[in-house]
Amino acid sequence: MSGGHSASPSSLPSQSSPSGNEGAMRVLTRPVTFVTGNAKKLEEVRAILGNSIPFQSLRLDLPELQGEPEEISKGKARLAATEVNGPVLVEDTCLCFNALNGLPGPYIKWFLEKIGHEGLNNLLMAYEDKSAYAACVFSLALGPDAEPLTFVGKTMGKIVPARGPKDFGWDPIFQPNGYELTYAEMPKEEKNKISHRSKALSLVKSHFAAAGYHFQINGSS
Ligand SMILES: O=c1nc[nH]c2c1ncn2[C@H]1C[C@H](O)[C@@H](COP(=O)(O)OP(=O)(O)OP(=O)(O)O)O1
Ligand SMILES: [Mg+2]
Repeated sequence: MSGGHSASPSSLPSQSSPSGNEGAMRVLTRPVTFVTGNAKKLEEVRAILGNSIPFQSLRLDLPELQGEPEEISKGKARLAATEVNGPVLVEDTCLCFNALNGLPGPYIKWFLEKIGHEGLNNLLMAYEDKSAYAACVFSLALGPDAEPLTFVGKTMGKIVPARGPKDFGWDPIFQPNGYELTYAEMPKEEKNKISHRSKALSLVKSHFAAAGYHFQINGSS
């Protein structure tokens, strides 16, 4: 299941039980498709979820509205669910500087692209306060007409001059509280234990455990 890299258009759309009551069993006839254009995110989501939820992935860079992180994430989920015509999971990641009242926030991607690690450090030059937090907002939509549910995870830390491998975004300039290492310097398993992404995903996992979803995929039960 997790081996599939794209959504299969031939599989049936998800179904929910007719009552739709909270707590009622919901039958999903397809794995949840995690939609992202970012291969490093997918790598982490795969490692963190393991076999806990039947999921596959679809590489698609969805357009993102401006606004609050939850709304951006929900918007991505609606677009993804329409695209996939089935259950989807998406996420939007923010890096928020406290001295800047939370900016760059959801716009970190463009800040990083335009000014890089050094420019991001320079933004804080005028401030004593280098504290920051990483936030991940996952949205789960069971189908194109379902209202997405959001799950937020945050990790506190500070912005430092870049240290460590530069293969994933702003990892080299984010040092989580209680650590002498940046995200980039930490072994992957360590980052995945404490990261904004793993905190949000543990809420997603709890939701799946509590919501009574029942996967019936390819005749399995
Ligand atoms: O754990 C992380 N450690 C370091 N950098 C990270 C992390 N997670 C996301 N990032 C980067 C990717 C992008 O530059 C920005 C978030 O933007 P964001 O729109 O959520 O990601 P994206 O456009 O790359 O992928 P997607 O297709 O899922 O929207 O921060
Ligand atoms: Mg994006």
